[in-house]
Amino acid sequence: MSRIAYFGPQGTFTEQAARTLTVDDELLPVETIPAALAAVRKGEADAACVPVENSVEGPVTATLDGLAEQELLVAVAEALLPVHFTVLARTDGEPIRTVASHPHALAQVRQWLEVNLPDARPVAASSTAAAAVGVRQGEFDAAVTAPVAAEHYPLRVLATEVADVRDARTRFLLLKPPGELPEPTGADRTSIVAAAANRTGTLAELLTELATRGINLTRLDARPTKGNFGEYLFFMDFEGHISEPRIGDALAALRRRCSGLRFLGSHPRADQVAATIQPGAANDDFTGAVDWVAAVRRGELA
Ligand SMILES: O=C(O)C(=O)Cc1ccccc1
Repeated sequence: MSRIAYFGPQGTFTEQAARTLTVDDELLPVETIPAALAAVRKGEADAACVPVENSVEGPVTATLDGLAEQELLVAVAEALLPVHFTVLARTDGEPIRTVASHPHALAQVRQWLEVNLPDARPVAASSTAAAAVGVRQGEFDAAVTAPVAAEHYPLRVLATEVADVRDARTRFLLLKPPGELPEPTGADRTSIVAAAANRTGTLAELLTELATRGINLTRLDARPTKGNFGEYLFFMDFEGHISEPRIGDALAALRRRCSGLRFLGSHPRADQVAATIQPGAANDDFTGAVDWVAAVRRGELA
């Protein structure tokens, strides 16, 4: 049985995601994303489950920054959860003046709050479930939570299925120390973080290495290096698996071009969307071309 640290406390969206990614594992709630990653790096957990991006709010920066830190962690699986919210309130019927939640959740219910709780001040909490705990403890009057939080925290359900944007989804990663990679499935995602020099055209050069090999980018986020202005780490996700010749070829080219390149994992996509393959850029085209060069070198072909 593995120990899986997840961004908690109990009742977060991340706990729901961790349950879909694990079977019979011990789930350990941890209060913050950096703490969940640290638990794996310190050997207190075998894997960590954390959110990485939301279809409305974009990247979860705490996860990106944590992945750029010292000891390498790689993604071995992902989960995609639909995100709609439950609003839980104190049970004493007092007016609601504060409504707490994770900033990503507050951003996704802003319009609902303006209409339904116009006098309530939004307050950032470390997670949706931490906001529910805060309501129980009298710190806040209401919390915007995952639906499952209503089962963990006895509070008054003010509203369910709340979301300004219908069909919003959040993607979560299961992260482990480097080891055996998941098998390729034909519908995989590879993640890297690249440090590129601050000079004209660097990002374009990196993207061109992918484009010329027909590799479809699925995410691009820039995070500051926390050093000089203008210096960024580029987080890229693209279709494919490192075991494929076309992906290996692209990674080797990126490795030559970047001052620092980290491989952050190759794993099956939760939505099972197969990789798009451009004409002349299939794996057979790459291996066939390498074989041809070898044959020419041996003097077997003209
Ligand atoms: O706070 C939570 O429940 C989380 O797991 C993070 C989060 C917050 C808002 C939407 C999706 C995930």
